[in-house]
Amino acid sequence: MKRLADALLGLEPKLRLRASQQLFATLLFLGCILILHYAATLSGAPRGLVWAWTVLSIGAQLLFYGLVRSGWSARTAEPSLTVPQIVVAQAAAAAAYPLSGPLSPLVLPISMLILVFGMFRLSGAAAVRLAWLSLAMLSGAMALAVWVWPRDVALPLVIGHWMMALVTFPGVAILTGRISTMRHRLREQREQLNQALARIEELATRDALTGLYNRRHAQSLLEQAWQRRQRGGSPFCVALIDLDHFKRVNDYHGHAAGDAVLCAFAHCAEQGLRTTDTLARWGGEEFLLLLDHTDTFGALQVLERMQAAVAQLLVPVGEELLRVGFSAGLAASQPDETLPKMLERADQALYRAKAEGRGRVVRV
Ligand SMILES: Nc1nc2c(ncn2[C@@H]2O[C@H](COP(=O)(O)OP(=O)(O)OP(=O)(O)O)[C@@H](O)[C@H]2O)c(=O)[nH]1
Repeated sequence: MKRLADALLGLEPKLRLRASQQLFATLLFLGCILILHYAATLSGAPRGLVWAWTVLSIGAQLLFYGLVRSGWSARTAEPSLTVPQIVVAQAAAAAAYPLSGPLSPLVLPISMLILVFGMFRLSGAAAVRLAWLSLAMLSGAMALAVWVWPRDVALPLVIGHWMMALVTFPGVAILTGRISTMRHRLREQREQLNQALARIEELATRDALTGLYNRRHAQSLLEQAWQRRQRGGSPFCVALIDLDHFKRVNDYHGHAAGDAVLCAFAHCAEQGLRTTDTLARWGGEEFLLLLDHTDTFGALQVLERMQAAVAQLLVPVGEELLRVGFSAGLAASQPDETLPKMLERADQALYRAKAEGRGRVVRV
């Protein structure tokens, strides 16, 4: 069963959805073709004509299914091919009218059903155009029926059918317009919601001053790295980084200057990192560097590069250019060690880096 479904619908999710909708429409319309074929056969219409209509109608349905299922329609502006399908189906329904004799009223609900398919995709204007086109085709078919078989076709009945189509086809088009406006509004609301969610996620994970990840998000990234390591994943390293003599910046130049230094440091330090490395603001003038899939040797290289880059950094504060330096404590993950224990080691290493004169990296 699954193999049959895969063969009929394909595997790619978008194509699968489109192909399943198309298959439903195709099966439904094949049913309608059978009904109209039955009506035309009963009416005594020329057999050759009835069979030509039936084969052409089924062929058109299978062709549309093939165009959608093969993925060809995805290259067009409207991959569901709604408009051409409605036009072709309405032409087939209209052609069935003169063939169906006394059962010709069956064409009316089928034509309506075809227009209803446009409700899911079309704009109001397109639906109105299609409704008028459908009405024009059906009117032509009715006129043909009256002209070719004047004795078999009751004109008052045909006029009744025509009035029915005149009222209901534009009615469906107007409803389609309303649904299209609702769809549009829903899409807008979904976009606004997605933007709001992205903003909330940003606020929840980012530090407002530096734009780096905040402590909460860094904690969850650390947890993930630690879990991976516990499951036998590759080692990772954590470095706690603290700006040296940062208090002086605040004391001599003011808090705003301190903020500018924090931002400049964050930007500069983040520059040389790989996408798998994470620099987060751990709190105050302390930062956490998480180096996934990295051993101590690799981590020391990253921190050396960072030291060199930050040594070149000059932060303009008023007339002055301030230099920035940092100390770091580095800890590599160890099997069977808890995360708090690992962070405690990094913190002790940072304490030693400060005690040993700052501007250095100490690893434990
Ligand atoms: N401007 C600014 N200052 C901050 C922020 N967060 C913490 N600080 C300041 O950072 C300073 C931290 O100083 P300390 O940890 O005492 O030490 P330090 O001067 O950096 O000296 P060492 O770390 O020992 O090299 C304090 O003055 C805090 O007020 C912030 O967001 N903005």
